[in-house]
Amino acid sequence: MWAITHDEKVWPEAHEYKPDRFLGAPESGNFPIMGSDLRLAPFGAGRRVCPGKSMGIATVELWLAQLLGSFKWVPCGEVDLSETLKLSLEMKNPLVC
Ligand code: HEM
Repeated sequence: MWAITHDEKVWPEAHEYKPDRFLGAPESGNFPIMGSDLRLAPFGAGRRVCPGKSMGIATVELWLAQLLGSFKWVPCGEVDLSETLKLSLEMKNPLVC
């Protein structure tokens, strides 16, 4: 999945942070995210697909609202989107709190 999401043939300027690229595919109007389109499969795909995907989709706004409501968010220098592979793919230089 990492290789697909960083493939310039799949995603032009793959290393740039461009969330608007996920708003819609020209041919379909949007991207299915449940695992049928491997260009964007945030829950994985196949036999090991995330069993919590429906719960995730139903509750992700709540997680975000809780974080925004519970903490004061201020800029702290430039956000570094470098990645490092540990048990999962994590930010190399995490956000600080
Ligand atoms: C937005 C929320 C979530 C995202 C983006 C996410 C993403 C993922 C991904 C990418 C995998 C690996 C799939 C693969 O190996 O192909 C995974 C696996 C898994 N997820 Fe999630 N997940 C989310 C929420 C949840 C929730 C809410 C639960 C449980 C309540 C959950 C339980 C699991 C479990 C148990 C696995 C391991 C499945 C296996 O290896 O057979 N996830 N998830």
